[in-house]
Amino acid sequence: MGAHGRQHAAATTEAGTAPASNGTTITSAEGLREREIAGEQQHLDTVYQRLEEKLAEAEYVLEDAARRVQVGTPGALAERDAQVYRAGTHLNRLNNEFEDFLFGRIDLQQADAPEEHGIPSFTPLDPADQNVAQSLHIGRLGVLDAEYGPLVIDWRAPAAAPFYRATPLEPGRVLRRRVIRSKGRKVIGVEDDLLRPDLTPTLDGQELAVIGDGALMASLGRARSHTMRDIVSSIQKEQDEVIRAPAAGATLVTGGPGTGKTAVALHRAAFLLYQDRRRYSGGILVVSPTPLLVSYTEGVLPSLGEEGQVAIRAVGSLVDGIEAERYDTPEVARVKGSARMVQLLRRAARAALEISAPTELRVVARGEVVRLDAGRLRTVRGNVVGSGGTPLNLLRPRARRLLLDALWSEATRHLPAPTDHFSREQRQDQKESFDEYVSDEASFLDFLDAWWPALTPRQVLATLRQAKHTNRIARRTVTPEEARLLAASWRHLDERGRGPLSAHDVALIDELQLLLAEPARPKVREVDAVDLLTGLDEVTTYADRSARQRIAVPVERTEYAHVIVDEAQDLTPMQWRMIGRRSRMATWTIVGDPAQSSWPFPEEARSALDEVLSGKPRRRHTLTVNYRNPAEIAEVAAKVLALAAPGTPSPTAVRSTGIEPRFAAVTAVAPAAFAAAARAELARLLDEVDGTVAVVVPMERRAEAAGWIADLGERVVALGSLEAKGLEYDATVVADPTGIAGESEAGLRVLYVALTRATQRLTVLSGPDDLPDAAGVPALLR
Ligand SMILES: Nc1ncnc2c1ncn2[C@@H]1O[C@H](COP(=O)(O)OP(=O)(O)OP(=O)(O)O)[C@@H](O)[C@H]1O
Repeated sequence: MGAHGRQHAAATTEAGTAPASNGTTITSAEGLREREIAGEQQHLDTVYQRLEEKLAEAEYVLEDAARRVQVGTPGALAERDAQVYRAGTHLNRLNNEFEDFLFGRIDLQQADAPEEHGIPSFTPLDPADQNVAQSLHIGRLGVLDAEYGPLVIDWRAPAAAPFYRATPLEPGRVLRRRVIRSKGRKVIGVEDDLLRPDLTPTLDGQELAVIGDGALMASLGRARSHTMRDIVSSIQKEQDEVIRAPAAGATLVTGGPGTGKTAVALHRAAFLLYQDRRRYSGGILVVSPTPLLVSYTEGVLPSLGEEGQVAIRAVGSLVDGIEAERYDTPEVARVKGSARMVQLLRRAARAALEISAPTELRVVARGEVVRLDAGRLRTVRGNVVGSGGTPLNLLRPRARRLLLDALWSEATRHLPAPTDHFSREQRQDQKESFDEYVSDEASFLDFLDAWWPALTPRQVLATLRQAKHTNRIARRTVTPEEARLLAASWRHLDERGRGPLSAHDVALIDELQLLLAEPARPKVREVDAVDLLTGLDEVTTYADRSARQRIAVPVERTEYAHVIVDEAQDLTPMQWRMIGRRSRMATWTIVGDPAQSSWPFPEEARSALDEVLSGKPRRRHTLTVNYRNPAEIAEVAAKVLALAAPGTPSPTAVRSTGIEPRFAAVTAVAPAAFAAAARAELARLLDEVDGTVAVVVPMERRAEAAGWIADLGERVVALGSLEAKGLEYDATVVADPTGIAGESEAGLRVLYVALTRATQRLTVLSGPDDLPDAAGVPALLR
């Protein structure tokens, strides 16, 4: 854990109540604090002044570029493109006046070895020299002064790494680390860590001041909204190691709830773009488990100045044109997610070709009827497919050719085989005119359409609405009960497969797309011609400044340069295959927590992952500190963890609030009594916290819970257990814990997720089935 941790918070001197820890000539701690804030304010003012100059420059360049495009030559367009790229990027960033634009500073000791490319070295300290040789300010992007000296260093630059990495045990050259808090253009606070308490460092002849006001703790305790914030000013050492890990191969990160896995994954995307923009203009894909988590997290990258090259998608939205809209029951999900589906779908696709295939082909050629009977057709079909592998829709030309061959051999059955070169050539000519004639015949064309129809993935899925059919084609792959469950889950689809799908169905559609090679009909959107040239969406705000053509391009990339998987523990083997197909050339970052997995067969998922990563080198990291839950909530969750994943260590909670979770129990069986208790609890929590409140219920009680919150306002949401994944709220009510635990084989792990969503308050609301004791504590949590 970094120096911002719990111990630190406890040991920090409270500014205003005690003298600065290393005693300076300033009379009061308050005076010292004011002086330091004033110093930082001065620096921030200089930074903003410089930013304004840059802004004016960027605007000039952009206008100039817009004038150039009117010349209209290809050279002018290319030049404008380059200018717009630079100016647009710059403008967009400058226009975002971020809170905490400048958020950190490190004061460094003299290096006893030369620096390389301005990167402070981690060489041993010279204990005799206690002077600060260099102060570096760190912010969301780099700003140089007019002489190209660094006013602010981008947080992702190598020179900024010591801000996140230095600890009292391994300080490197860092004497003091400072977190600067500002609002708009005003500096409102600083928090310091002295990394060499054994020294009395000086800066410009004055002793280095150390101020502490607990910026990290303040940020952790802050009210939550419905969107996630970046953590750029307080990334901890173990997190920084993940963010800056080399991109090659696969980086695998595990860690319990609240350890910052999602935050780290998103910051890593920004880091990779900074480090190698050209390479990652190939696109970074972030896969999230639910659309709710996508909308919760999608503001983080823009706040880090990165947009456009990162696609954050829910696993149910990876196939263009399809948005998962339904949830499968756990019994259905376990069949649909299983690798056995590959075999089932392969058979289903083959069988779909035959469902309404005619059993006889009859054509009239040269005044004679030529027939192929069911047996011959079966043989021809087998030859068309051959040893398999080619997508079925692409085999249609081969089907046509082999049918013509079979017809010809039938038509010439009675003729003697040609014996010499001349008669062979003659027979060949006859065959060619036979083929030409037959293949234009309506009867042959109609037959081909019915016998080898062009199939869509949805059509094939729709054939599985019949359990009997599924049983017939895949008896050894799925049981009759599983076939029945699958059929029931697709009963609402029409015969073309139209109708709402689940996230698990989307992976099946993707698999079928591969088996069939559906003729691509990508969805199109309108984009700016300049975006297409530069790959940057950022410039679009300035679209109106010059008239630009609108053209159409496909929405989804089919391949990515880097793939980040969040909540990886939940992916099924079929979903891993789907993501793998978009990542053949990609490097990976995979974050997850097996103890939170809602997939019942972790072994199966692991081997699917192994297949996707094949021989790629792997780098493993573990995150150990829980920044979300106070210790009191983490302790309750740990009881379920011990049942859900025995032996798994709980992450260490970084803070405690002194407020114990509440246990409320409803003894009456009537649903109205439970609803009233839930509403009362939610209303109470709304009073107690300033931010968001959620009630988490078993999936099948979602509609009921939506009713409870109907008039409680925008701060409250109702979530099914599987929807709560990755999200966080100031306060949560976990209702019907035994119901959640009993939903599936993975129910206890899902309950563990539900119990770890709150940053401040937690209420566990039990009904009679939870067997609460006199204190309202359900049997599961005792
Ligand atoms: N270094 C940090 N500084 C400040 N806040 C942090 C830090 N690390 C994590 N957090 C905060 O802790 C909370 C949990 O982070 P995050 O959602 O990334 O955790 P997670 O490991 O993905 O959790 P889960 O497994 O439960 O989904 C977030 O509010 C995040 O902003």
